[in-house]
Amino acid sequence: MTLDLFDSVGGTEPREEDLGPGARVLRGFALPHDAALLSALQGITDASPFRHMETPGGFRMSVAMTSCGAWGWVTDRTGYRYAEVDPVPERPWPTMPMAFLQLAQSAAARAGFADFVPDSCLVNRYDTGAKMSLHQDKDERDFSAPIVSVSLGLPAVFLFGGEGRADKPLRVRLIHGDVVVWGGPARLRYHGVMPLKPGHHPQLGAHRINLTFRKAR
Ligand SMILES: O=C(O)CCC(=O)C(=O)O
Ligand SMILES: [Fe+2]
Repeated sequence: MTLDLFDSVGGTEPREEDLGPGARVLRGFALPHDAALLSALQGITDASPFRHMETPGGFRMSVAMTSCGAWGWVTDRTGYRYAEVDPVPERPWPTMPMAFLQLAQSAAARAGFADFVPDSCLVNRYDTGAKMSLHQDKDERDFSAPIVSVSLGLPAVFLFGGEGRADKPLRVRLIHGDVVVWGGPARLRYHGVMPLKPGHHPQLGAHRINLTFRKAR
């Protein structure tokens, strides 16, 4: 019998998967830090609670969102943008916790992006059925910085497409602790999330939480 890198026997499955130049999945990268991330998240949502925002076209987003860091991402009838003030409590967004910043920086470095200094972390909460349509992250001013995306809670199917909306996306199952990093030639690739299947996660119950770190300005 021959074993190669892709045999799962004996725990030899690859822990990192390239999704093309500039894009990589780091399996389990956030796992050693999950308790610290979740306790820091509680502080964020106490100050800036999750809310379902409205798209410019008038649709209520199925994903509930909040942010931390100097800039938070918001959408309403006037458009998508980064804002320094959370419009719900009308206060600046919570500071980015050190545990968040360190994880984002080490994941970026691991994927080949040294010196990533995010100034924004968008926090997405998916309940059963919540999804995110294919989109590009392009409200940031500086596309030289990557996106670092951390999955916690229930598993989800992440869609990772090409530079055109019609390019057939890869389907990548992401579980608690997985991190995806895309930047450089992959920075503007379309991506999205399939509707969340019902389930129960020991730490997050019926939810999936996703943290996306960005350099907004
Ligand atoms: O939830 C995810 O895995 C992706 C989230 C995302 O693409 C975004 O917040 O822009
Ligand atoms: Fe995105």
